[in-house]
Amino acid sequence: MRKQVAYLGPKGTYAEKAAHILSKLANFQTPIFVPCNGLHSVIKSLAYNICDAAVVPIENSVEGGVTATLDSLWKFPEIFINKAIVLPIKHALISDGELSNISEVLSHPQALAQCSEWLSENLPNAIPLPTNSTSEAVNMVKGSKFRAAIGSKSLIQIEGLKELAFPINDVPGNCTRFVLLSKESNSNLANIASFAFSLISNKPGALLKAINYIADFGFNMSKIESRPSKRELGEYIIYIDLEINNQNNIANFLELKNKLEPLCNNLVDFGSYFSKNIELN
Ligand SMILES: O=C(O)C(=O)C[C@]1(C(=O)O)C=C[C@@H](O)C=C1
Repeated sequence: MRKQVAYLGPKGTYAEKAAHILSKLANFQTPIFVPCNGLHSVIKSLAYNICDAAVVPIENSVEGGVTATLDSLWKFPEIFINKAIVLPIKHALISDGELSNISEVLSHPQALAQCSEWLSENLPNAIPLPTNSTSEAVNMVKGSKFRAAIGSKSLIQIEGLKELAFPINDVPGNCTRFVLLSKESNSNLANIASFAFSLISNKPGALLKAINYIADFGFNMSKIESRPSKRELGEYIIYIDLEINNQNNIANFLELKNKLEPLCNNLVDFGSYFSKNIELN
């Protein structure tokens, strides 16, 4: 059966590119790509079984964790990460007008943040306007002489607009990790294990005890970050990525999870998966 893959639309987003690459890596045969309006609808379409898989950004090298994705993985424990890719993100400033006339810059909040220094130097008086995605922003600047959008260079051909500047991201190595999510866990080939937990006790050393277990097992932690539990102020969920390799394998990870579980109110395993760096020309 052809898989339905949800992604952040409309067509032309970085997420669409990621959805195509990840579906290929997952060997999906002629998948049906389903553009959704906003990250929450992408994840809901998988959670409520409208689609078989979803592709979402999870982490950016400049802006850090994508909070909507992290919160959803905690909220829907039946969803697993199956695969990941790291895509280079190079933004262009796209418009129908001239740079000197631009007074509004539209884009996805992540893209606006990734270009904030460039904008303050080159368009200090322009108002940043957040949109659901980069391609939505480009659709919204068509026909306007005073609006510009931030998005991928490939949107320029699609929309018939022009490039005012490229690249405009503040950090040259800007990149985003995208994950392929589904309701099946596949842990045979992996270089990352991701999970999150909330601790039972809020006492000195409680988190240290959990982290010490990770160190005792010899895992290298490649990410640790916290998000509010949303239940009460000061209660946090800890998100962790561990490196999986020959020495620190999935069997060890399952053992580690058993050790951690008694310390936790809740521990959600997001899955063990392979993350690949992609080079784009
Ligand atoms: O708007 C897009 O094109 C997206 O794919 C979303 C998104 C994100 O949410 O981080 C993806 C990559 C870039 O970091 C900027 C925006």
